Amino acid sequence: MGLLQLLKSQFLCHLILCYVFVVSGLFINLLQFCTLPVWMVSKQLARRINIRLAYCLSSQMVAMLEWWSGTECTLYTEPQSYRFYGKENAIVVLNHSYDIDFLCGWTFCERFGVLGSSKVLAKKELSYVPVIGWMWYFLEIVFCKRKWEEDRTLVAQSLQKLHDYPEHFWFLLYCEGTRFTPKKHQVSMQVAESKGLPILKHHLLPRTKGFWVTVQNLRGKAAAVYDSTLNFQNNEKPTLLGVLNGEKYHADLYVRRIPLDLIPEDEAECAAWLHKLYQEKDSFQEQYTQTGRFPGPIVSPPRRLWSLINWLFWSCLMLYPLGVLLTGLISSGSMLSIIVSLVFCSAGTVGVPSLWHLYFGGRWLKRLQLEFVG
Ligand SMILES: CC/C=C\C/C=C\C/C=C\C/C=C\C/C=C\C/C=C\CCC(=O)SCCNC(=O)CCNC(=O)[C@H](O)C(C)(C)COP(=O)(O)OP(=O)(O)OC[C@H]1O[C@@H](n2cnc3c(N)ncnc32)[C@H](O)[C@@H]1OP(=O)(O)O
Ligand SMILES: CCCCCCCCCCCCCCCCCC(=O)OC[C@@H](O)COP(=O)(O)O
Repeated sequence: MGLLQLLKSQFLCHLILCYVFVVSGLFINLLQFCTLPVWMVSKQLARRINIRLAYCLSSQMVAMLEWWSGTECTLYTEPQSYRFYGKENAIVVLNHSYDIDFLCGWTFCERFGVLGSSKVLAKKELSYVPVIGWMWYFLEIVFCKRKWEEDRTLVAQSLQKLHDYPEHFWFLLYCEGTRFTPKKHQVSMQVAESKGLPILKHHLLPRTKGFWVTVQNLRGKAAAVYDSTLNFQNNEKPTLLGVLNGEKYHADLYVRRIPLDLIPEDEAECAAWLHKLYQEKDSFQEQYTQTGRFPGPIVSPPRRLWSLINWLFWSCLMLYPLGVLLTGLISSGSMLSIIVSLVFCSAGTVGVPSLWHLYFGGRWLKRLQLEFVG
């Protein structure tokens, strides 16, 4: 292991990265809150400001993936589709199989210039997560309760509001509704069997209602569906902690651009169309497993310097006052202040993973513990 790699895996480094992300995130949340009066005067101006503020935050995580861990993201797509990316509104359908699939999605958003405005159909619980969830609130992210009786109108109303959105956006939909696990796959395939639907090997059965309501409500606004299938080379199983540790992964994304007009309007036909799409996605994953490649040519946009510059800017801005504070503390020589600060830091160190535990069912925490024990 090289010296740099060793440094990247140190807990103190992670603490510093998390400090910059959380404190700058809360500061950005505060700025977003301050845009509320602007909404009253000019909604479009407030939206444009929020897009830029959201970029400041999301691109820190993109920088961590692209520049800290050096993860390579390769795009497989047709050149005639490529020219539309970033120049139109689109609904993105992505498989939900990895801890960092959203981060790889964000990376492509960054490279095509739609990161600040990118949207997702997310579960309501995420809107309460400080920093990211609060940022999403101001970004008009669409939240669902996963109760169709309520979502039917709730999701449709939120989508309708996007019709006068001033900048291009990609709207991400994880039709599987939850992240792939072998156990969920087993249950999901029992549902498929009971409904007489073909068995999928690499995906859960897609939930069709959210897709139908999204397509119907974004007609006339979104030009296409980007059917996106993500996998990692050499059977890599990437984690967010791995990225934080500076581990390099190799992501491959296969994207097909399907004009929205080709998608049936009728709910049942639309559902059948989505089931067929997932069978195709499954065959692409199977081909990838067998050959290590997706179909289609590689047309990868390079990583951009912007995410790195933005990250360095926020790091300097957040670390300077911390440095001043620590220097003052040490030079004061007061044992009480040092102990109080240490207790404060320890509380933060325990508090952040506890929050994760609360929100994400302890999945990442368990993995973190396993890695430390292992
Ligand atoms: C060029 C580059 C291109 C692309 C780059 C890629 C991406 C970049 C784009 C944008 C990035 C933007 C942001 C990313 C950032 C972060 C994202 C992070 C997190 C978000 C993750 C989530 O929150 S996922 C969870 C929330 N989302 C969803 O659930 C969406 C999918 N769900 C639906 O659509 C649902 O239909 C619903 C939520 C609208 C309603 O759910 P409900 O459960 O009430 O109804 P359903 O119809 O779904 O369920 C009942 C029917 O389902 C059957 N059933 C029961 N059990 C199962 C089962 N295990 N599997 C499948 N089906 C099941 C049941 O029988 C019912 O069937 P009926 O026939 O009776 O309807
Ligand atoms: C730049 C330095 C950054 C330091 C690292 C800080 C880490 C902060 C990470 C914040 C990332 C938050 C993104 C939220 C995305 C979470 C994805 C998610 O949770 O999906 C849920 C779905 O799957 C459905 O879940 P289920 O309830 O079905 O199970």
